[in-house]
Amino acid sequence: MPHFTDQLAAAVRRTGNAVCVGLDPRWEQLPWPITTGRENEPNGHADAYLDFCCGVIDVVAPLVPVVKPQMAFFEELGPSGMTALAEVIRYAQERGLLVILDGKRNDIGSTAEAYARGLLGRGVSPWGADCLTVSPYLGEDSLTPFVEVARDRGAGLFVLVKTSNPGGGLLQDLVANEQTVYRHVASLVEKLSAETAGESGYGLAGAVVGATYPEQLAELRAAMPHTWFLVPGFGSQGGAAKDVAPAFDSGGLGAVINNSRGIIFAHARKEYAEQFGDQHWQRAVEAATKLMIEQLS
Ligand SMILES: O=c1ccn([C@@H]2O[C@H](COP(=O)(O)O)[C@@H](O)[C@H]2O)c(=O)[nH]1
Repeated sequence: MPHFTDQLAAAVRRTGNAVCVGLDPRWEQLPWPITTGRENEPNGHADAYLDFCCGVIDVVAPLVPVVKPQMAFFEELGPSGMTALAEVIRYAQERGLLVILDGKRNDIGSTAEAYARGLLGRGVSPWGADCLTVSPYLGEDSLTPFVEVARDRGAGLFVLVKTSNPGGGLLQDLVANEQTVYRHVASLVEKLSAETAGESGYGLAGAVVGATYPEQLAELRAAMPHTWFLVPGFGSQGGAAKDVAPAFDSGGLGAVINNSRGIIFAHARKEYAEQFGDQHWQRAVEAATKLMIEQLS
């Protein structure tokens, strides 16, 4: 069974672009056709998140290879949110999209196993994501269960290496044994990737590297030849096409670039608000997605 990264490489080739659409629903930013009448309903917010995300998926499924639901926004709603999340994952997969679940999980190995079994793997677990984001800071033995479950289930991982937020450097840029902490994490992830490299040349353990750090993107691309990158921070966090160019290999593969707010809430962006507005929010999603595809090409 091809692992996630081989499937992702094939999906990027098929769609001709490396855009990952982030599904980060926020009640206050949803267009009014989605929220109206649901404000005081018992499961109104979860129903709105489900309809909204499925509406985004309908638009982007023919255009991009992958989506990334952000677990936090669904978890915030409690059980109704978690049910909505499971349905969003299933809906995206039914429409041919790969799904990276952004949950940033990890724990000691024996607990990590439960996260891995529960969250990864199409048709096996109740969640069945194709890929999961994980934290490296409990060490290699905490990553091993994810690698094993991912290998068994044809799934993948993205390990936090150099995050996009301004404060990430406080710990990640510290120097130990003459190397930054993020380079130590990068070496560990690259080892796991090299050991699991598939047809695409990339392994099942990928790395999260922020678009907001282009120099480190270039440094890590050179240091991690078997590691696919998930690059958040494009758009709302300031990352632009020129910043993410170093994330790709010479064949134009090796990275997907995430954009959440800039695409899903495009109806509120000044360039689209007048033309589309809340009423035609899906057309704004389509325009923003196509613009990002063009910018990356
Ligand atoms: O380093 C990281 C890791 C994860 N994220 C997540 O990506 C999206 C970014 O959303 P935008 O609206 O495109 O800014 C969001 O879910 C973050 O939690 C990240 O930004 N940086």
